[in-house]
Amino acid sequence: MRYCSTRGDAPVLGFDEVLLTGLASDGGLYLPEAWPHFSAADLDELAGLPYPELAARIMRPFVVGSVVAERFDLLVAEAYAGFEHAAVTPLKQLDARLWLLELFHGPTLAFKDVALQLLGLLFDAILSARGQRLTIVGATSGDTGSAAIEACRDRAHVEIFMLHPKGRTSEVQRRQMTTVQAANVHNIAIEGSFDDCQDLVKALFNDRGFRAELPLSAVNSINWARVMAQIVYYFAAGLALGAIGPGGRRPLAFVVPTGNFGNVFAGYAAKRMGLPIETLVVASNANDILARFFETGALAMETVVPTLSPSMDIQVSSNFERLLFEAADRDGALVRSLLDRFREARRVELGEQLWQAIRSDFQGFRLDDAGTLAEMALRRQESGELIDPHSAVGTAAARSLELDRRLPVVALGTAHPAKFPDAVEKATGERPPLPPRLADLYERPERFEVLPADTEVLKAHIRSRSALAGAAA
Ligand SMILES: Cc1ncc(COP(=O)(O)O)c(C=O)c1O
Ligand SMILES: N[C@@H](CCOP(=O)(O)O)C(=O)O
Repeated sequence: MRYCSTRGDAPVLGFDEVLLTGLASDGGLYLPEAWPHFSAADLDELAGLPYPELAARIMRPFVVGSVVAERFDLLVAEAYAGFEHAAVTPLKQLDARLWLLELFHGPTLAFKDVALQLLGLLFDAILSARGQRLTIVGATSGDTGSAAIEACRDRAHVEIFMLHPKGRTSEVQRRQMTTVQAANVHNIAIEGSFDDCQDLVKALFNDRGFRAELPLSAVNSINWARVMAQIVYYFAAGLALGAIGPGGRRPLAFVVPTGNFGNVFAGYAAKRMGLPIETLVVASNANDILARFFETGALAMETVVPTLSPSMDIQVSSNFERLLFEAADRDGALVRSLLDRFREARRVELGEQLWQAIRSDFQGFRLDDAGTLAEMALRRQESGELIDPHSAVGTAAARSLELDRRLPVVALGTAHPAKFPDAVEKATGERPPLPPRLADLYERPERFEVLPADTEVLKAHIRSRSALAGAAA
C-alpha cells in the first residue's frame, strides 16, 4: 500500500515511512492512494471473529509492504491483550434504537488507547528493525496525551514530548500524564489552547532544520496509523448489530463526539471500505465550527471556549483536511489554497459543490454545557448509565436529530466517566470512582514544565531535554 499527501506535493510513501513521518513534508496529511474494499463475501468472513482477529483483517491491506506485515497479527493481538473487556469495544444498548460503543476499556480509559496501544508496538518494531530512535511530539486536549505516554513510556526507541493546554484538561487527565515518571516522557503545559499546542507541533514538523537535528514523529491523528486503527471498531459495531455479515446488509448511523475529526474520519474510511453507514453525525460542544460549517458551507474560526467536554475544545480540526481532499476529488492544490485562505482570513467558503459532497455523508450537531449536563442526568435516570460529558454530546445528538427511524444508531462512548468526575457529579450527584489501578492517582507526584506558546522557546526546551538531541550533538 502506498500513501499520498492531501496537499499533493510530498513524496508518496509506504506504511513504515508514513508511520515514522507523521505529517507530510508539504504540510499535508497522508492517505492511502486507494481505499481497500471489502466485498459482501469478505464481510461475511468477518462474522464472529474476536476483536484482535477482526482488527488484523481490517488493517492488513494498509500495512502491505511494511516490515511489520508478517508479524502484524501478533502485534495486534498484543495491543488488545491488556483491555479490560473481552470484546475490547463492547456495545451497550441505551434505548430501543441507540447503542453506546464503549471505547474506554483500555489502560487510560479513553478511545485513544485503541489506536495508541498498537502504535507504540508498531513504532518499536519498525524502529528496532531499522536501528533508529526518534522523538515524538504531540498535542493533547487531555486524552491523546495519557494514551500516547502509556504506549511509549520506557520504550527504548522513542522519547515523547507532550504538549497540553495549561489548566484546560480535567485533573484526572492531567495527572494521568504528569505522574508518569519514565525518563523518556516529557510533559509541557502550554500557556494557550489546544489549537496553540497543535500549531506548535505542526510548526516543528514544518521546520526542516529542526527535523534534521532531531527526527520527529507524531502520535496525533495527523498520523495515518491512528486513523487506521480507529476504523476497526466501526466494523465491530456493524457486525455486532447485524449491519454486515451472513444475514445481509442493513444501513446504520454513527454519532461521533468530535474535536480533531480523526474519529469521525475513521468512520468515513469504514464507509469507503464497505460498511453501510447511512450517516455520520459530527457532534460538537460550544466549539462548534463544524456544526456551523454544515449549516453554512463556510469554515469560520472563533476563539476556543473552555467547556465541560475539554477534549473537544478545538477549532482547527486537523483531519477535516483529509475529508476535504476526498470531497475535492483528491485535488491537493485546491486543498492547499482553501486551507491557506482559512489560515490567513480565519474564514473560507468551500463552495456549493464541496459543501454538498460533504453533507451527503455527514451532518452536524452542537450542544452547550447546560445541555450536556441535562443529557448526562437523563441517561442516568433512563438507563442507569453514568456517561462522560463527551459521550453525552453524542447521545444527545442521537436523541434530538431527525434520524431515519429504521436505522440503528451507534453513539461512540469516547471516555470513561471517571476521567471527568466533577462534570459527572454536577450532572448526577454521583462521583464515579477511578478503577483500583488508578486509585492513588491524586497522591502520585507530578512532573511537567510550563512554557509560553512560542515555537523558538519550545525548540530550545526540547533540545535541552532530549536525550536524542544530546546524542546527535
Ligand atoms: C473523550 C473524547 N471525546 C471526543 C474527542 C474528539 O475526537 P476527535 O479528536 O477524534 O474528533 C476526544 C479527543 O480527541 C476525546 O478525548
Ligand atoms: N481530543 C484530543 C485532541 C487531539 O486529538 P488527536 O486525536 O488528533 O490526537 C486529545 O484528547 O488530546
